[in-house]
Amino acid sequence: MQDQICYDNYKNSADWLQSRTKHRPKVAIICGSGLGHLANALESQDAFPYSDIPGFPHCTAPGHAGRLVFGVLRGKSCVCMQGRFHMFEGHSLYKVTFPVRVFKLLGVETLIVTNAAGSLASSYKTGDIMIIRDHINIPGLGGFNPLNGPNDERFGPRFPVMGAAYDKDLRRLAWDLGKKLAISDHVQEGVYCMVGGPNFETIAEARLLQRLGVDAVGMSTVPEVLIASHCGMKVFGLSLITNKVAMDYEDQQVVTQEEVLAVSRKKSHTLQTIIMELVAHLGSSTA
Ligand SMILES: O=P(O)(O)O[C@@H]1C[C@H](O)[C@@H](CO)O1
Ligand SMILES: Nc1nc2[nH]cnc2c(=O)[nH]1
Repeated sequence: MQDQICYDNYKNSADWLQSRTKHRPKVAIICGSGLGHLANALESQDAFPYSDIPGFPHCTAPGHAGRLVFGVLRGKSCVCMQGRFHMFEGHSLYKVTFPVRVFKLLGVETLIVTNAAGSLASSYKTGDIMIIRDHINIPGLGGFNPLNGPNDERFGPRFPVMGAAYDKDLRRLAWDLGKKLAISDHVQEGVYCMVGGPNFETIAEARLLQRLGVDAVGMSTVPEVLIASHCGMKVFGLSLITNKVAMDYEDQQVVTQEEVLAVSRKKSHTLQTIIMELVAHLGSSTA
Protein backbone atom coordinates (compact mmCIF):
# COMPACT_ATOMS: atom_id res chain seq x y z
CA MET A 1 0.00 0.00 0.00
CA GLN A 2 1.35 3.34 -1.09
CA ASP A 3 1.33 5.36 2.11
CA GLN A 4 0.98 2.66 4.76
CA ILE A 5 2.77 3.72 7.93
CA CYS A 6 5.53 1.51 9.38
CA TYR A 7 6.01 0.53 13.02
CA ASP A 8 9.02 2.83 13.48
CA ASN A 9 6.93 5.91 12.68
CA TYR A 10 4.41 5.11 15.42
CA LYS A 11 7.30 4.32 17.80
CA ASN A 12 9.09 7.54 16.94
CA SER A 13 5.99 9.56 17.77
CA ALA A 14 5.37 7.63 21.01
CA ASP A 15 9.01 8.07 22.11
CA TRP A 16 8.86 11.80 21.32
CA LEU A 17 5.78 12.18 23.52
CA GLN A 18 7.12 9.98 26.34
CA SER A 19 10.27 12.05 26.53
CA ARG A 20 8.18 15.23 27.00
CA THR A 21 5.52 14.18 29.50
CA LYS A 22 5.59 12.34 32.80
CA HIS A 23 2.04 11.07 32.24
CA ARG A 24 1.65 7.38 31.38
CA PRO A 25 -2.03 7.19 30.36
CA LYS A 26 -4.09 4.02 30.30
CA VAL A 27 -7.09 5.87 28.81
CA ALA A 28 -7.30 7.84 25.56
CA ILE A 29 -10.26 10.04 24.63
CA ILE A 30 -10.97 11.28 21.10
CA CYS A 31 -13.15 14.39 21.11
CA GLY A 32 -15.61 14.84 18.25
CA SER A 33 -16.75 18.12 16.71
CA GLY A 34 -17.48 20.78 19.31
CA LEU A 35 -16.64 18.35 22.14
CA GLY A 36 -13.00 19.28 22.73
CA HIS A 37 -13.83 21.21 25.88
CA LEU A 38 -13.45 17.97 27.83
CA ALA A 39 -9.67 18.28 27.53
CA ASN A 40 -9.83 21.47 29.61
CA ALA A 41 -10.99 19.39 32.58
CA LEU A 42 -7.67 17.53 32.71
CA GLU A 43 -5.41 18.49 35.62
CA SER A 44 -1.60 18.79 35.49
CA GLN A 45 -1.74 19.23 31.74
CA ASP A 46 0.99 18.70 29.18
CA ALA A 47 -0.38 19.84 25.80
CA PHE A 48 1.14 19.45 22.34
CA PRO A 49 -0.14 21.00 19.09
CA TYR A 50 -0.45 18.26 16.47
CA SER A 51 1.87 20.26 14.23
CA ASP A 52 4.72 19.69 16.76
CA ILE A 53 4.32 15.91 17.07
CA PRO A 54 6.32 13.80 14.60
CA GLY A 55 4.03 11.95 12.20
CA PHE A 56 0.80 13.60 13.32
CA PRO A 57 -1.39 14.94 10.50
CA HIS A 58 -2.82 18.44 10.57
CA CYS A 59 -6.37 19.10 11.68
CA THR A 60 -8.53 21.07 9.25
CA ALA A 61 -12.14 20.27 10.29
CA PRO A 62 -14.16 23.03 11.98
CA GLY A 63 -14.57 22.58 15.77
CA HIS A 64 -11.34 20.57 16.13
CA ALA A 65 -8.58 22.45 17.97
CA GLY A 66 -5.70 20.15 16.97
CA ARG A 67 -3.97 19.50 20.30
CA LEU A 68 -3.00 16.38 22.20
CA VAL A 69 -3.52 16.93 25.92
CA PHE A 70 -2.13 14.68 28.66
CA GLY A 71 -3.38 15.04 32.21
CA VAL A 72 -5.35 13.60 35.08
CA LEU A 73 -9.13 13.17 34.90
CA ARG A 74 -10.94 11.99 38.03
CA GLY A 75 -7.71 10.53 39.37
CA LYS A 76 -6.82 8.67 36.16
CA SER A 77 -3.99 9.53 33.82
CA CYS A 78 -5.51 10.23 30.37
CA VAL A 79 -4.56 11.51 26.95
CA CYS A 80 -7.13 13.50 25.05
CA MET A 81 -7.29 14.32 21.36
CA GLN A 82 -8.77 17.79 21.07
CA GLY A 83 -9.81 17.23 17.49
CA ARG A 84 -9.57 14.24 15.18
CA PHE A 85 -8.72 13.52 11.55
CA HIS A 86 -11.38 12.63 9.00
CA MET A 87 -11.25 10.90 5.64
CA PHE A 88 -13.14 13.83 4.09
CA GLU A 89 -10.22 16.14 4.93
CA GLY A 90 -8.20 14.14 2.42
CA HIS A 91 -6.23 12.11 4.97
CA SER A 92 -5.58 8.44 4.24
CA LEU A 93 -7.17 6.07 6.76
CA TYR A 94 -3.63 5.27 7.97
CA LYS A 95 -3.21 8.95 8.89
CA VAL A 96 -6.73 9.18 10.34
CA THR A 97 -5.87 6.34 12.75
CA PHE A 98 -2.18 7.19 13.33
CA PRO A 99 -2.74 8.45 16.91
CA VAL A 100 -4.49 5.24 18.00
CA ARG A 101 -1.42 3.07 17.39
CA VAL A 102 0.73 5.72 19.05
CA PHE A 103 -1.60 5.42 22.07
CA LYS A 104 -1.12 1.66 22.05
CA LEU A 105 2.65 2.14 22.22
CA LEU A 106 2.16 4.63 25.06
CA GLY A 107 0.40 1.88 27.06
CA VAL A 108 -3.22 2.93 26.56
CA GLU A 109 -5.70 0.11 27.29
CA THR A 110 -9.07 1.84 26.84
CA LEU A 111 -10.15 4.12 23.99
CA ILE A 112 -13.16 6.42 24.39
CA VAL A 113 -14.46 7.84 21.11
CA THR A 114 -17.02 10.61 20.72
CA ASN A 115 -18.65 12.22 17.72
CA ALA A 116 -21.46 14.43 16.51
CA ALA A 117 -24.07 12.50 14.52
CA GLY A 118 -27.44 12.85 12.82
CA SER A 119 -30.26 10.56 13.95
CA LEU A 120 -32.29 8.18 11.81
CA ALA A 121 -34.05 6.48 14.72
CA SER A 122 -37.45 8.16 14.98
CA SER A 123 -37.45 8.03 18.79
CA TYR A 124 -34.21 10.02 19.15
CA LYS A 125 -34.26 13.75 19.94
CA THR A 126 -31.68 16.40 19.16
CA GLY A 127 -29.35 16.63 22.15
CA ASP A 128 -29.69 12.92 23.05
CA ILE A 129 -26.57 10.89 23.72
CA MET A 130 -26.25 7.50 22.03
CA ILE A 131 -24.05 4.79 23.51
CA ILE A 132 -22.60 3.04 20.44
CA ARG A 133 -23.51 -0.66 20.54
CA ASP A 134 -22.21 -1.51 17.08
CA HIS A 135 -21.34 0.13 13.78
CA ILE A 136 -21.81 -0.11 10.02
CA ASN A 137 -18.74 0.87 8.04
CA ILE A 138 -19.91 2.11 4.64
CA PRO A 139 -16.39 3.01 3.36
CA GLY A 140 -15.17 -0.31 4.78
CA LEU A 141 -17.79 -2.30 2.91
CA GLY A 142 -16.45 -0.60 -0.22
CA GLY A 143 -12.85 -1.59 0.55
CA PHE A 144 -11.59 1.51 2.41
CA ASN A 145 -10.16 0.11 5.63
CA PRO A 146 -7.19 1.27 7.76
CA LEU A 147 -6.25 -2.41 8.17
CA ASN A 148 -5.68 -2.84 4.42
CA GLY A 149 -2.17 -3.78 3.35
CA PRO A 150 0.46 -6.02 4.96
CA ASN A 151 -0.56 -6.83 8.53
CA ASP A 152 1.85 -5.98 11.37
CA GLU A 153 1.43 -8.82 13.89
CA ARG A 154 2.96 -6.61 16.61
CA PHE A 155 -0.37 -4.74 16.60
CA GLY A 156 -2.83 -7.55 15.99
CA PRO A 157 -4.08 -10.39 13.79
CA ARG A 158 -4.65 -10.37 10.01
CA PHE A 159 -8.38 -11.08 10.33
CA PRO A 160 -9.68 -9.45 13.51
CA VAL A 161 -13.21 -10.20 14.72
CA MET A 162 -15.46 -7.17 15.22
CA GLY A 163 -18.59 -8.75 16.69
CA ALA A 164 -17.94 -7.28 20.15
CA ALA A 165 -15.87 -4.18 19.39
CA TYR A 166 -17.76 -1.95 21.84
CA ASP A 167 -17.11 -3.20 25.37
CA LYS A 168 -20.26 -4.60 26.97
CA ASP A 169 -19.30 -3.77 30.56
CA LEU A 170 -18.53 -0.16 29.71
CA ARG A 171 -21.84 0.15 27.84
CA ARG A 172 -23.69 -1.21 30.87
CA LEU A 173 -21.77 1.12 33.17
CA ALA A 174 -22.73 4.10 30.98
CA TRP A 175 -26.41 3.12 31.22
CA ASP A 176 -26.14 2.92 35.01
CA LEU A 177 -24.41 6.30 35.11
CA GLY A 178 -27.19 7.78 32.97
CA LYS A 179 -29.68 6.62 35.61
CA LYS A 180 -27.54 7.86 38.48
CA LEU A 181 -27.18 11.27 36.83
CA ALA A 182 -30.97 11.37 36.16
CA ILE A 183 -30.45 11.82 32.42
CA SER A 184 -31.58 8.39 31.22
CA ASP A 185 -34.45 10.00 29.23
CA HIS A 186 -31.72 11.49 27.03
CA VAL A 187 -29.52 8.39 26.76
CA GLN A 188 -30.01 5.90 23.92
CA GLU A 189 -28.07 2.88 22.71
CA GLY A 190 -27.77 2.10 19.02
CA VAL A 191 -25.90 1.54 15.79
CA TYR A 192 -23.58 4.24 14.39
CA CYS A 193 -22.88 4.33 10.68
CA MET A 194 -19.83 5.93 9.12
CA VAL A 195 -20.24 7.48 5.68
CA GLY A 196 -17.37 9.14 3.84
CA GLY A 197 -18.89 12.62 3.63
CA PRO A 198 -18.31 15.53 3.38
CA ASN A 199 -21.82 15.97 2.00
CA PHE A 200 -24.76 15.20 4.24
CA GLU A 201 -27.19 12.47 3.13
CA THR A 202 -29.66 12.66 0.29
CA ILE A 203 -33.21 11.67 1.19
CA ALA A 204 -32.78 8.35 -0.62
CA GLU A 205 -29.51 7.63 1.24
CA ALA A 206 -31.14 8.49 4.57
CA ARG A 207 -34.00 6.09 3.85
CA LEU A 208 -31.53 3.37 2.83
CA LEU A 209 -29.49 3.78 6.02
CA GLN A 210 -32.61 3.65 8.15
CA ARG A 211 -33.65 0.39 6.46
CA LEU A 212 -30.18 -1.00 7.16
CA GLY A 213 -30.76 -0.52 10.89
CA VAL A 214 -28.71 2.64 11.39
CA ASP A 215 -29.68 4.80 14.37
CA ALA A 216 -27.12 7.59 13.92
CA VAL A 217 -24.88 8.61 11.04
CA GLY A 218 -21.59 10.54 10.94
CA MET A 219 -18.28 10.76 9.12
CA SER A 220 -15.75 9.45 11.64
CA THR A 221 -15.01 7.11 14.56
CA VAL A 222 -15.17 3.71 12.83
CA PRO A 223 -11.56 3.70 11.50
CA GLU A 224 -10.25 4.54 14.98
CA VAL A 225 -12.39 1.80 16.52
CA LEU A 226 -11.11 -0.78 14.00
CA ILE A 227 -7.48 0.02 14.80
CA ALA A 228 -8.05 0.11 18.57
CA SER A 229 -9.96 -3.17 18.55
CA HIS A 230 -7.35 -4.78 16.29
CA CYS A 231 -4.63 -4.05 18.85
CA GLY A 232 -6.69 -5.29 21.78
CA MET A 233 -7.92 -2.07 23.37
CA LYS A 234 -11.27 -1.83 25.11
CA VAL A 235 -13.48 0.60 23.19
CA PHE A 236 -16.35 2.76 24.37
CA GLY A 237 -18.17 5.23 22.11
CA LEU A 238 -20.74 8.02 22.45
CA SER A 239 -22.54 9.95 19.71
CA LEU A 240 -24.08 13.31 20.47
CA ILE A 241 -27.21 13.65 18.34
CA THR A 242 -26.94 17.11 16.80
CA ASN A 243 -29.77 16.86 14.24
CA LYS A 244 -32.45 14.62 12.84
CA VAL A 245 -31.61 13.47 9.33
CA ALA A 246 -34.23 14.60 6.81
CA MET A 247 -36.22 11.58 5.56
CA ASP A 248 -38.81 13.25 3.39
CA TYR A 249 -38.67 15.42 0.26
CA GLU A 250 -41.15 17.80 1.94
CA ASP A 251 -38.93 18.07 5.03
CA GLN A 252 -38.01 21.69 5.65
CA GLN A 253 -35.11 20.92 8.06
CA VAL A 254 -31.76 21.37 6.36
CA VAL A 255 -28.73 20.34 8.39
CA THR A 256 -25.67 22.60 8.38
CA GLN A 257 -22.26 22.19 9.99
CA GLU A 258 -22.96 25.38 11.98
CA GLU A 259 -26.00 23.72 13.51
CA VAL A 260 -24.00 20.54 14.24
CA LEU A 261 -21.35 22.57 16.08
CA ALA A 262 -23.85 24.77 17.92
CA VAL A 263 -25.78 21.77 19.26
CA SER A 264 -22.68 19.80 20.21
CA ARG A 265 -21.20 22.79 22.06
CA LYS A 266 -24.50 23.42 23.86
CA LYS A 267 -24.96 19.78 24.89
CA SER A 268 -21.34 18.80 25.39
CA HIS A 269 -21.58 19.24 29.15
CA THR A 270 -23.80 16.16 29.58
CA LEU A 271 -21.53 14.04 27.43
CA GLN A 272 -18.52 15.24 29.37
CA THR A 273 -20.19 14.41 32.68
CA ILE A 274 -20.82 10.81 31.55
CA ILE A 275 -17.24 10.42 30.35
CA MET A 276 -15.77 11.84 33.54
CA GLU A 277 -17.89 9.49 35.66
CA LEU A 278 -17.02 6.56 33.42
CA VAL A 279 -13.30 7.30 33.68
CA ALA A 280 -13.64 7.57 37.47
CA HIS A 281 -15.13 4.04 37.52
CA LEU A 282 -12.56 2.49 35.15
CA GLY A 283 -10.58 -0.26 36.79
CA SER A 284 -13.38 -1.07 39.24
CA SER A 285 -14.75 -4.63 39.11
CA THR A 286 -17.40 -3.75 36.49
CA ALA A 287 -15.18 -1.83 34.09
O1 LIG B 1 -15.50 14.27 14.43
P1 LIG B 1 -16.97 14.26 14.23
O2 LIG B 1 -17.49 12.96 13.71
O3 LIG B 1 -17.73 14.73 15.46
O4 LIG B 1 -17.21 15.33 13.07
C1 LIG B 1 -18.42 15.95 12.67
C2 LIG B 1 -19.58 15.04 12.56
C3 LIG B 1 -19.47 14.51 11.14
O5 LIG B 1 -18.58 13.42 11.13
C4 LIG B 1 -18.90 15.68 10.40
C5 LIG B 1 -19.97 16.53 9.79
O6 LIG B 1 -20.83 17.06 10.76
O7 LIG B 1 -18.20 16.46 11.37
N1 LIG C 1 -23.28 12.16 7.66
C1 LIG C 1 -23.72 12.92 8.64
N2 LIG C 1 -22.86 13.36 9.56
C2 LIG C 1 -23.36 14.13 10.55
N3 LIG C 1 -22.73 14.67 11.59
C3 LIG C 1 -23.65 15.36 12.30
N4 LIG C 1 -24.84 15.27 11.73
C4 LIG C 1 -24.69 14.50 10.63
C5 LIG C 1 -25.60 14.03 9.63
O1 LIG C 1 -26.80 14.31 9.63
N5 LIG C 1 -25.05 13.25 8.67
